[in-house]
Amino acid sequence: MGRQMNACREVLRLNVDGTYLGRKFLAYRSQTSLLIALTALLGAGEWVLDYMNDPATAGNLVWLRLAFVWMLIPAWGVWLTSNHTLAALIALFALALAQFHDIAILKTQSGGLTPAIMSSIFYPMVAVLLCLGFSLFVNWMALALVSISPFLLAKTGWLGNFPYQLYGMVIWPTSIFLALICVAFAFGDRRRHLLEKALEDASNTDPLTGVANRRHFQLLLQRETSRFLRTSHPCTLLMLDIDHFKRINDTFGHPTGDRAIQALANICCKMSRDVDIVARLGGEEFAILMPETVLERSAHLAERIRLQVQELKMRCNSGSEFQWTVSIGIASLQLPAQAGKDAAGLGEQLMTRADAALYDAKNAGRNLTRFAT
Ligand SMILES: Nc1nc2c(ncn2[C@@H]2O[C@H](COP(=O)(O)OP(=O)(O)OP(=O)(O)O)[C@@H](O)[C@H]2O)c(=O)[nH]1
Repeated sequence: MGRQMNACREVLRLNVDGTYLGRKFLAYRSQTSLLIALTALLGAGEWVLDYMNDPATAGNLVWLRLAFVWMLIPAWGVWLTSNHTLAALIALFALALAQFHDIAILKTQSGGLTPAIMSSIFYPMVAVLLCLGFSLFVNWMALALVSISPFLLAKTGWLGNFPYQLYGMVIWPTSIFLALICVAFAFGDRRRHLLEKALEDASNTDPLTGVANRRHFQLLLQRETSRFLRTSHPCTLLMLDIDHFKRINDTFGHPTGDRAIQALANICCKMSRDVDIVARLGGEEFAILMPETVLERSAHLAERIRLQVQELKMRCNSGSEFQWTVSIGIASLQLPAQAGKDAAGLGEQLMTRADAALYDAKNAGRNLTRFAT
């Protein structure tokens, strides 16, 4: 019961989360757009039904039916936009006008009951299909629109002798059924979202330490260098490497080496800020990317990490303690010196400079911090 409640809460939370809805919309954008286009063709094609129902009036309805083709414009709009809120508004607007149009046809047609019932089934269906890429709330709004609007229009007397009871008998159960289908879709989408997220986390994370892996780090680095090119805000990179790590492995065994790698990852995460990006670049080498941080501030962090490692006694499998140290290289983004580079080139250059500073620290005796020139 508790798990179901959590799932319900998660579905509601996701359905107001802009990032999730944006991704969901992009995943379904082509289907949503094609379904709106299909509605245009079905709306125009309904003329055949008009003819079968009432051949005498059908001739007058050709142009009304053909007017459904205007819905190709919102279909095209949804296809073009990447903004899910705008797309939801376009789809709702298209639906409202299509519904209004269909009701105008009902009014014109003499034997209005059959098309009325057909329309009451057709539009809620369309609403659900249209809103595949939208939130649960948009789906419900679309359903409410197609369910309530004929009754509201009938109240004005514009629809003449409207068959309230029969129309209601069809539309209310259909709408409730479709509202529940929307909920089933929302749960299905949440499941897909959780699986995708688990997959994404696994491909971005280093399994031994839980910090970002090299591939993910390079993407984040490029994002930061792009930001730097736009804003010129400072950004600093620390590269850390455990000294004589091969010796630790060879003397105390690989499991102890793994624990040292994990300990360094923990220290880096604990000491850095939430916005800093900690990553394991491979083996015993780590990076900390510090957005909005000048060289002096990152030098403080580097020193605190270096001292913390030096003071932390590691224990090998046999129980004896040993000391270990890290060397650190620091480089920061500098606009005049690096002007003309693109984001990827700037990131690569920053890593090369930090790496060179790290090897300066190694060559100068290890357990040191060095700055890039
Ligand atoms: N335990 C463990 N060892 C690893 C892992 N990945 C790489 N290594 C080992 O890390 C060692 C890296 O050694 P080197 O690159 O020679 O560097 P070092 O001994 O630290 O020497 P300096 O960097 O010059 O101080 C190699 O022996 C690798 O086998 C890992 O995930 N776990």
